[in-house]
Amino acid sequence: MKIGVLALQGAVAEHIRLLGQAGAEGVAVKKTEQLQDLDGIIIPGGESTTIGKLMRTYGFIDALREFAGRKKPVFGTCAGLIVIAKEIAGQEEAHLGLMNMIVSRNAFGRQRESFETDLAIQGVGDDVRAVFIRAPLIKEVGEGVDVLATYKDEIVAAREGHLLAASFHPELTDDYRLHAYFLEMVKDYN
Ligand SMILES: NC(=O)CC[C@H](N)C(=O)O
Repeated sequence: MKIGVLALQGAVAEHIRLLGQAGAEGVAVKKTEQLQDLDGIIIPGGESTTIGKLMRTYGFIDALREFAGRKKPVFGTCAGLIVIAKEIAGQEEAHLGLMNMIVSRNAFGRQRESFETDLAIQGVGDDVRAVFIRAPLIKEVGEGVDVLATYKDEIVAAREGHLLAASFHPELTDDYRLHAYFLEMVKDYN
C-alpha cells in the first residue's frame, strides 16, 4: 500500500514514520502527478490557511477533489481536518469542501492551546494517545458522517465513508492505531 502525505507545509515526516510502523509505504507529495499511483492520502496538521493557499497555487484543489471523487481515502489531521471540511465556521470559503461537517478553528481557546490526552475512538481503541495543538473541533456533522470520538462533549474525530478526520495529531505519538485504522479503510476502498 502506498499512502501519500501532502507535503506543502506541516507535520509530514512524522506521518510517514507512523505509516511505516503501521505497515504501509508513506511518500511526501509535492506534485499533483504523484496522486496517480497512491492508494490514499493524509493531509497533515500545520496552518490551514497556508496549506490552502499552497494547494491553490500548485493545483491540488481540483486534483484532490478528483482523487476523493474516485473514492480514494483521505485522512485530515488538525489543519488537514479544516482543509477537508465542507464548512469552516466564520469563514466564507472552504478549501476542499469534501466532508459533510462544520468545523471551528482554534476552538479550545488560548488557555488550552496544547495538551495531551487518551481518547476512546470507536473502532480504534479506548486509550488512544492524542496531542492537541491549537486544535479545531467539529461543531456539527451532517448526514452520512459517523462520530468516532469526543472530548469533553466536543467532536474530535469522525468518518464519512472514505473520509476520516481528527482534530488532533496522532503522528506526534508512537501510537499508530489510528493510522492502522486508516489503512483498513484504504484496503476496503481499493
Ligand atoms: N496543529 C494544527 O494543525 C493547528 C491548526 C491551525 N490552528 C489552523 O487553524 O489551521
